[in-house]
Amino acid sequence: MFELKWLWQNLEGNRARYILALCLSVVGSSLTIVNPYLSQRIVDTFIAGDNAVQNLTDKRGLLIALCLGMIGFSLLRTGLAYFTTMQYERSSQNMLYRIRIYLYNKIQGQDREYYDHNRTGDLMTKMTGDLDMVRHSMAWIFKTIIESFTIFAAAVIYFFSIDTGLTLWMLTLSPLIFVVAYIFAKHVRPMYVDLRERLSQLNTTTQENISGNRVVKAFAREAYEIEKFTEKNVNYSTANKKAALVWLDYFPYLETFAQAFNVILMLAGGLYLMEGRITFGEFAAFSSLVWAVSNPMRNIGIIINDIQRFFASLTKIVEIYYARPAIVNEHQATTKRRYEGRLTFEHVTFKYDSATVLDDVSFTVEPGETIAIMGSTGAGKTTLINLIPRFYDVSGGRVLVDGIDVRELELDELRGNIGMATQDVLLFSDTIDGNIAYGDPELPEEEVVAYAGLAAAHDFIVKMPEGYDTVVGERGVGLSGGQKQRIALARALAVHRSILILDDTTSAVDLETEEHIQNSLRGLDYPCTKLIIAQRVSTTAEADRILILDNGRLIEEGTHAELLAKRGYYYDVFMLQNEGIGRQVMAHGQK
Ligand SMILES: Nc1ncnc2c1ncn2[C@@H]1O[C@H](COP(=O)(O)OP(=O)(O)OP(=O)(O)O)[C@@H](O)[C@H]1O
Repeated sequence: MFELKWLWQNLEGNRARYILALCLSVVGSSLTIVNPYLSQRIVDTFIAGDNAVQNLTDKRGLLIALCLGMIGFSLLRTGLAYFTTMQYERSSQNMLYRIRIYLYNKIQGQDREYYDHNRTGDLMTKMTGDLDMVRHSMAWIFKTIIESFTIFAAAVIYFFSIDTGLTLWMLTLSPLIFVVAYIFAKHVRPMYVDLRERLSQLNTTTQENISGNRVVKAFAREAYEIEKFTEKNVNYSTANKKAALVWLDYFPYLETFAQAFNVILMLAGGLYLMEGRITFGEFAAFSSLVWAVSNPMRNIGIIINDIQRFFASLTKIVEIYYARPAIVNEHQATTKRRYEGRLTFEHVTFKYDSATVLDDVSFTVEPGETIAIMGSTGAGKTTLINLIPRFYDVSGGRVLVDGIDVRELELDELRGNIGMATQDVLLFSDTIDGNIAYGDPELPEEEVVAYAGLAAAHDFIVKMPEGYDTVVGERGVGLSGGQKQRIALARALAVHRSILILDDTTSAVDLETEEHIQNSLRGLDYPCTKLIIAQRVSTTAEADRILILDNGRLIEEGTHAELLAKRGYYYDVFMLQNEGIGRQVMAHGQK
């Protein structure tokens, strides 16, 4: 019931239209009994009544009026049905539009943790299939329920007005039908919840396979992927069949009961007719409306099936609707400030679920400083920088920007002060120009070119067939890893933020290009604190200070020279990398 209340809330602005549609459904369905009533009058007056022949000449006007009435009511019902359907469609489409925008914004506003725990395929299923199921239910299923119920009630009332005894005979089966329908509904509900889950798994597998198709091909794992997909497909199909077959278990009972209405009418109605208790016209009216009683009974299974699907989908949508991100924008800033860019980590601890990834990390970065962060893979470097824009919140300690705890800063303002190029480069299906200007769509063309130049991207961009207007595929398909990194760097530089975070942004570029980028970073024409995660000593050597992370702990901190003198982790990495170069030189020399 809570879900229905939620739907009602979201119908705001369209409630009157929806209620009008429901009322029109009731009116339109009630009119079903008008034509049987008119035909009853025709039969009794002009066909089977005592003075039928006489009436044909004396009351010709009435006959014509009754016939015209039948045609008129048929047209009226058709027109009404058309208008009613339009109202259902409009109100449900408007509601869907509204909910979709809300859900989209909601998903956009979720924090990283939400995305860590929700599969893309599942979210897509909710945003498409589930939403459409809910709309379909609002427009069609509820309409069918209301109409079936009204037709049933109108027919029964009309029957009672003709003959109570015969109506009661006809209704003897109803309790049985309801018991069967109730058992069926209870039986089938969990199946539809399960079915919905399997659909989501199927979509997730499909989505992962499509977005990861290059990896699949690289490892020649097509057969395995097809097998995986087939398994999910079979699971879904089996669950679908199982749910459909359950209906078939109950179908014979419901169908037999529905058919039995005709038998009862023939037996009891025939007897009453012979006894003269009802007229031929009344018998004809019963006969022409027996479907109005039996059809809703027949439809009950389909309606129950659809309602179960509806609730399974609705529950999923409501889950998104009420999902509250842990990280929210609590402080609304009217004017956004530019920060100086001072960063402080005070005894920061961070855990993903229960695994500690950062342990008592403390350091300070002054405005304008360039800090390099180094450490073995999985040491917690990315996690550390993710705490600055509050992609995650600390588990202990504090992260401060300009001396203020980031949790007390306005979120948009905070993130609006940070330029970031992430390790996993994501470019949008757009032109290169559009990708570089993503953070500031108003960026003039010459600035786009200038930042591409700083990021050592200009030269390769102009060599592309359409230069800056070249459209790159999804996630940057068509570009090399290093090219993508450089466009991502240009995108981060172009927004002129006071804090610039680069996560392994030059790992895929050659040393010469890297040097060009480093020169550019040194000569940026706006004040900016830089945090650069890097594995190469050639990158870190230029930094004002270097932080070494190991297993979530800050183990070394100092300048290149200081850390070399310390002969710790940094020194080892330096020696390893230089030995590597030395070995290469020797090898070339020997050639
Ligand atoms: N979303 C997440 N949920 C759970 N654990 C995570 C998540 N992201 C990272 N981790 C774990 O946290 C640890 C630190 O990861 P992080 O990405 O910060 O390391 P890193 O130093 O940046 O590594 P790399 O140099 O390989 O990028 C790893 O053990 C990783 O498995």
